Amino acid sequence: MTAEAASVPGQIRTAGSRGQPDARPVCNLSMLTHNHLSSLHAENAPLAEANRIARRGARRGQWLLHPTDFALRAGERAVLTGPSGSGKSVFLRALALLDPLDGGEVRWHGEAVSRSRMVHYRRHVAYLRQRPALLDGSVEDNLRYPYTLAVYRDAQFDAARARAFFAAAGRASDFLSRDASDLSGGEAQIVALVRVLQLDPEALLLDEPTASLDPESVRAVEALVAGWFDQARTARATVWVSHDPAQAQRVGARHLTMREGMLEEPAARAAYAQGAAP
Ligand SMILES: Nc1ncnc2c1ncn2[C@@H]1O[C@H](COP(=O)(O)OP(=O)(O)OP(=O)(O)O)[C@@H](O)[C@H]1O
Repeated sequence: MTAEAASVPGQIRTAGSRGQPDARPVCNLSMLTHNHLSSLHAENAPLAEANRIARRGARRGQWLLHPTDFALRAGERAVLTGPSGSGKSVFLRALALLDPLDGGEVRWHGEAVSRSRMVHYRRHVAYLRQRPALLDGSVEDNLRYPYTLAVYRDAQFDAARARAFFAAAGRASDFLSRDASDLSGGEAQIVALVRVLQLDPEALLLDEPTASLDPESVRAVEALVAGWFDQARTARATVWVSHDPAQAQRVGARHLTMREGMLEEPAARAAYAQGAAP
């Protein structure tokens, strides 16, 4: 994690944490020129940042996600836990700008993501859903599909690289030609993950990617994500939703919890309580 001590506690502020001090870095703006500001902004800006993002149920208007601040910095591996139905998926999908927000905004490297840049943003901050949706056809067809979309027109499918991903996940060299409809749940999840990884996102938002997988597939998925992260640790980040405490320890260095649509970071609160944060 590259976050400065000053920025960590202030990274989350939800309706549930009102009244806590906001420890966002403070500087005397009058001392800085515009150019200074621009370069500081670019260097220090989180990879992805949510400012008061909120979601409400369409019919009853109840809070699904209370107004939430969150910053994900390059190099971070965050893990999100919380009871079923507490809003973990709602939060990740909101952060990925997959569902319309009922408030707030998302910034990418310090810039607000406009409607016209949303598809571009989703390319770099990718959400992997719990239940993979594969297309009819072969594994290779599924991997080729994203390259048919306009947003990936500058990229090309690389079969050798795809084989290397599958080899790292313990799959045989003919795996690309397997029919997607014949795959097990674990294999389908591996395909869905490789389909995302080959596109070189900066951040992966992983929504229980190993739920109901056998231990071997769990290890394969974890190894694939770890390998992708290690290739560019200072430029990549993950948020991983898990119900498994042992997995949470393995895949995340920063621990977040969700409770009734309110995101909290217990370690940051403890740091406040102990006076460790500035
Ligand atoms: N589009 C929507 N409209 C209305 N309610 C929704 C919508 N999406 C999710 N919800 C509700 O929001 C709550 C949180 O759902 P969410 O899927 O985020 O939970 P979760 O914490 O990810 O649960 P799990 O651990 O079981 O996956 C649930 O009560 C769900 O029914």
